[in-house]
Amino acid sequence: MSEIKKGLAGVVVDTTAISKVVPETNSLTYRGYAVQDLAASCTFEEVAYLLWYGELPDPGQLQLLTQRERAQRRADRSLLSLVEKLPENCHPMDVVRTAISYLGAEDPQEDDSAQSANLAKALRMTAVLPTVIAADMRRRRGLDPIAPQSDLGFAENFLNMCFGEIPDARIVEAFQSSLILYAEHSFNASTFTARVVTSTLSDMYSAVTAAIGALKGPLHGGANEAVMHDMLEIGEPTEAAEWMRRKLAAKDKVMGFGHRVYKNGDSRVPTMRAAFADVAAVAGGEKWIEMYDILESTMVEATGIKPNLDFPTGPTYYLMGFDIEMFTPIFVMSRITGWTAHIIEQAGSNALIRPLSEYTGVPQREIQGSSLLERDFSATVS
Ligand SMILES: CC(=O)SCCNC(=O)CCNC(=O)[C@H](O)C(C)(C)COP(=O)(O)OP(=O)(O)OC[C@H]1O[C@@H](n2cnc3c(N)ncnc32)[C@H](O)[C@@H]1OP(=O)(O)O
Ligand SMILES: O=C([O-])CC(=O)C(=O)O
Repeated sequence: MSEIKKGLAGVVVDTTAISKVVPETNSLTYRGYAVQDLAASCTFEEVAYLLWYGELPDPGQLQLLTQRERAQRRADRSLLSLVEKLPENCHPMDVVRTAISYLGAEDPQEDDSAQSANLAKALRMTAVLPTVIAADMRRRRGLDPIAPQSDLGFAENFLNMCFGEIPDARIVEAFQSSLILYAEHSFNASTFTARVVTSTLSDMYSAVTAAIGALKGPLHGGANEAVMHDMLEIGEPTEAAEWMRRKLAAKDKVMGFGHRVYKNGDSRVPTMRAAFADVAAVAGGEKWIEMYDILESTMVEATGIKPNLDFPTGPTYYLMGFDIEMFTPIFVMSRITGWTAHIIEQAGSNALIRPLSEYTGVPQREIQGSSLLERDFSATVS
């Protein structure tokens, strides 16, 4: 029997030049740049360019990308009415998944997987998705959508479309940092899903649609929502340590902690924890900071398991005023840049992804009798 690597844990399946996760040093680089430096010095648009083209843009390249992104922000009437038709109680990730699928269906170049065509699709999806997400959040609040503005940067424009105003600059900066931190993380489950779909020579929209499905789960992107639900359930910082001990005693998974690759802390958490503190200072969220710190120290003392990026992001988005079910769609808005970079990389050096399995079912057997009536089902009927 061959050795089974359940969950592909520890298996290196391909090379990538997009990002590097080094668990030993808790570091993460995008195309060679440390993620915390990118979060401190760059806009989300610059990071998207870096992921897609391999280098940070010069002023002319950035201007071109920005112009194209801003020109494609508007969601056409048919897309917005599709969103309106979806049940208001469906999860917003269902809306995002449906929207990308729709964009594929209406694109006459859907099956053109040339690098230039894929780069154009990546930009189109990145540009229009925030408009869909903001419109969906507002309709759930009974509000009309706000049109995108072409004189605003990516982060500011999204916040304006959600809330009808541009918040304090510290909030915008923290939000932009979160987008940069969420943009890319090597062969995580959703990116790998996108690569598997691409490996069959399917199109970019199909790969992104599948990746959205993978990100939705609470063991992956859905954890940022679960974290905030837990924090609201806890209610007060004084209850946090006891809540955590109860969870651990019951052997429950605590969302926002642990990671498949990092075993000694997530490289992105210090930057996001600092952004959380900035937002809490502006929004009066000291209670959540206090609860965060108690949950972290109780978990680390009891198990040594450290928070992942979803732990600080959950309460930060809550304090920014987003509805909890919008947290994972915001993750999509950012990660779509990483997914599409990987789709382009996979398409450029493709091999069908098709692993093997070890069969553990019943041994080969004969069908008894020549018709349904003659067969003996006594062994299978309960
Ligand atoms: C952006 C992102 O996607 S980051 C990840 C977001 N996901 C979460 O926050 C969900 C909570 N975390 C988890 O479920 C896990 O840590 C994962 C899925 C992220 C990684 O898990 P794996 O590498 O498969 O490790 P696994 O789940 O086997 O955990 C190893 C041990 O640590 C424990 N453990 C790991 N994470 C947690 C946690 N969050 N809470 C409690 N115990 C945990 C497991 O129970 C297991 O203990 P055992 O050996 O006694 O059975
Ligand atoms: O790498 C992973 O397994 C999950 C993760 O942190 C991410 O996708 O950002």
